[in-house]
Amino acid sequence: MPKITIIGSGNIGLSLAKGLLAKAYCQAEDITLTRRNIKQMNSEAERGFKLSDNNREAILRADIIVLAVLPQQLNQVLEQINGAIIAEQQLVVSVISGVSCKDIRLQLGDDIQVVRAMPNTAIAIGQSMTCIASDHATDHHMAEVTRLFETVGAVVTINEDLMTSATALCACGIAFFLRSIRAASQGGVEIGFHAHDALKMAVQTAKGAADLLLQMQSHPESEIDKVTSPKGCTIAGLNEMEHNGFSSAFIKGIKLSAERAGGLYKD
Ligand SMILES: NC(=O)C1=CN([C@@H]2O[C@H](COP(=O)(O)OP(=O)(O)OC[C@H]3O[C@@H](n4cnc5c(N)ncnc54)[C@H](OP(=O)(O)O)[C@@H]3O)[C@@H](O)[C@H]2O)C=CC1
Ligand SMILES: O=C(O)[C@@H]1CCC=N1
Repeated sequence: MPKITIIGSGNIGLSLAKGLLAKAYCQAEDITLTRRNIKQMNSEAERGFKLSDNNREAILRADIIVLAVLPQQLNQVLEQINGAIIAEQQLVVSVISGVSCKDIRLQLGDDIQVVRAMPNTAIAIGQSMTCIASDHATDHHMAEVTRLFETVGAVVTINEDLMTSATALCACGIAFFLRSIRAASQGGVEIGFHAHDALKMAVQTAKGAADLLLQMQSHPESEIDKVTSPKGCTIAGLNEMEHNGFSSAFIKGIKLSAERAGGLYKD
């Protein structure tokens, strides 16, 4: 069983820990969670995770060290753990947006194996879309990281220069799709449903759309063609959305998020 230390147990760090436990990748006691305010982590202690507010100590027996702090918090963490990582035995996985493998190796040492990963919060339920990349890691380490993230969702290996794009499309993307479900449910209320029914209907409809594409391996437009009866109500609604910039707004949002993701460490 690999031992994992997650440095920075906030939204994504905790989601990863919960997902790994739920999918039986390891036992709770194999995962050490760190943050500065560990007093706020009572429920995690109850789940059986080890807790620490000392990053240097927390990485001592870890096989995999996951960096999951905010970009602006990273330098302090790297100073704390610098010199304590055993290059031949330990692997660093960073989920931090806008920080390259090289940025991390520049501070920790060139012999340290670093893999970047970009999951999303659906990792907590084993449904993440995670992109991974490295500029130098061995095939063995890439396979190990692939196995870890495949336990909690789908994995695509990409070139590191596309990592900020992956951040926008997949990590931010979950918020974009959630907002579109929220918008659908608000529309549902306006045409007559109570809020809880409208939300349930919107969620299941969105799930059906995603599953259609996943299971049929089809293109969205070919599935849309099956819904849009000639002179029908679907094409009327769809075209109204497009006249109001639906696709354009989505694309522009993704582009802006990608731009921001690239600058997060430097800002
Ligand atoms: N949220 C998401 O969906 C995704 C986020 N990411 C990336 O993951 C990183 C974390 O994001 P997110 O989880 O949203 O942020 P959060 O603010 O929720 O989590 C950051 C955590 O780091 C802890 N922390 C800060 N400084 C230290 C330190 N010196 N040692 C140990 N822990 C520390 C904070 O707790 P405390 O203040 O108590 O120390 C906090 O719990 C970011 O770099 C982000 O780009 C990547 C993919 C998806
Ligand atoms: O909003 C953010 O900056 C982080 C990175 C990707 C998802 N959340």
